[in-house]
Amino acid sequence: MIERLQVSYLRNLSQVNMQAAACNVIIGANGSGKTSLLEAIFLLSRGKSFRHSQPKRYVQHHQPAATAHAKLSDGSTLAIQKQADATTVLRLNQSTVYNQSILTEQLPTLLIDPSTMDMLEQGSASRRQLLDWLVFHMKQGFHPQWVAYQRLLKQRNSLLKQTKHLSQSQQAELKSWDKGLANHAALIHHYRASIFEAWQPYFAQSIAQLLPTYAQQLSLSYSPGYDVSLPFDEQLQERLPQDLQLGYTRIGSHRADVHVHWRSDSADIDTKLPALKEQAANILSRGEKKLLITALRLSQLPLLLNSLETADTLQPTNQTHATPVVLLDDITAELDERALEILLATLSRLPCQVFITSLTDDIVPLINKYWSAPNMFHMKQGVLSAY
Ligand SMILES: Nc1ncnc2c1ncn2[C@@H]1O[C@H](COP(=O)(O)OP(=O)(O)OP(=O)(O)O)[C@@H](O)[C@H]1O
Repeated sequence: MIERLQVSYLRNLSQVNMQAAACNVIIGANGSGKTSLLEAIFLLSRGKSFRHSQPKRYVQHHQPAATAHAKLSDGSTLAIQKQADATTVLRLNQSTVYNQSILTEQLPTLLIDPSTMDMLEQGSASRRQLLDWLVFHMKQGFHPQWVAYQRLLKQRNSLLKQTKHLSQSQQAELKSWDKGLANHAALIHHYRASIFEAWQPYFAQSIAQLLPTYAQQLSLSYSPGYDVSLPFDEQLQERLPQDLQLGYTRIGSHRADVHVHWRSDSADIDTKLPALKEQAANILSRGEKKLLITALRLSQLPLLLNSLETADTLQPTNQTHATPVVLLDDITAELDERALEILLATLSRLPCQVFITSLTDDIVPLINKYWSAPNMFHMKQGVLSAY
């Protein structure tokens, strides 16, 4: 759990020093800097912002770098410095580290913000990341495989971009990369499929709470991005002419996706109407989609927490006992009162830390109902003070 958070020169936050509790509420007007505070925590955890990829966008104007530093309750410290030119310095316990995943393991953060709410309609990346967040934190072997897969994929794509006609030596090289990709893809799929399997009952439980009328109708499916019943390298070789035309690799673990399906109640015996099946995104109202996305996110936490508790020493599981941090940005604008209450009640029962931003103090009674000692803050023009 984050005990103390210090942020410097991130957007309008010049110097922020925050003593954090299990639940932290940041109240402030539009543009006061609330989201920037969550952005600092996310940056520390993931090494990137959830708003802009280029550091020059979030490093404070006329400053060389933005930094975020956290002291965790187990005494460890994490720090990130992002320079405007994208140079990054990471530290764990005052020592420089060269791999962001080391900090990510220490500080699992789960974000629910307005931009997450479009996840069903966007491309597959955000849904794939949803699954991979769980896989990363629950399966230690996953990340090295993913990094190695991406490295080979990048090489392959850059060759595909260079030419439409491969020389013999290029063909041989590509073949060996494809073999490598197939090995990594098989393991990536293995990890993803097992976590996806474990996730489903948790998702069903969250849907029963947040969207009870759809409890029997919504289900998840996972597509691996290629046909896992056939050797992946053979599929890549078969599709090579199309990939050469396109200049990139169309199938693979990088195209995996998670879908939510809606199915009408089983065929009506009287009317003999058949059961219908659709993508949930095409059926649900805008508000219902927000509840569905909240359920997707929320269902991940108890699964992660249970897996940390019952870590099987025979399984390659991330053994970190880091407390997950949940970032809820402007959530009162997204969810109705009933959904907000279910979300907060569920979070308050889980051993996680929560940071919530809000425009008004309407949320305070609900917070006091579920947390005994929340920390309330006021944000004004980048200055954080006790509420
Ligand atoms: N690189 C930058 N340097 C300095 N200030 C910046 C930079 N980028 C953005 N800002 C300012 O920082 C402020 C922080 O906005 P932020 O999104 O954190 O506010 P917020 O309290 O979450 O607002 P809202 O409730 O409207 O979402 C904005 O007023 C913006 O103009």
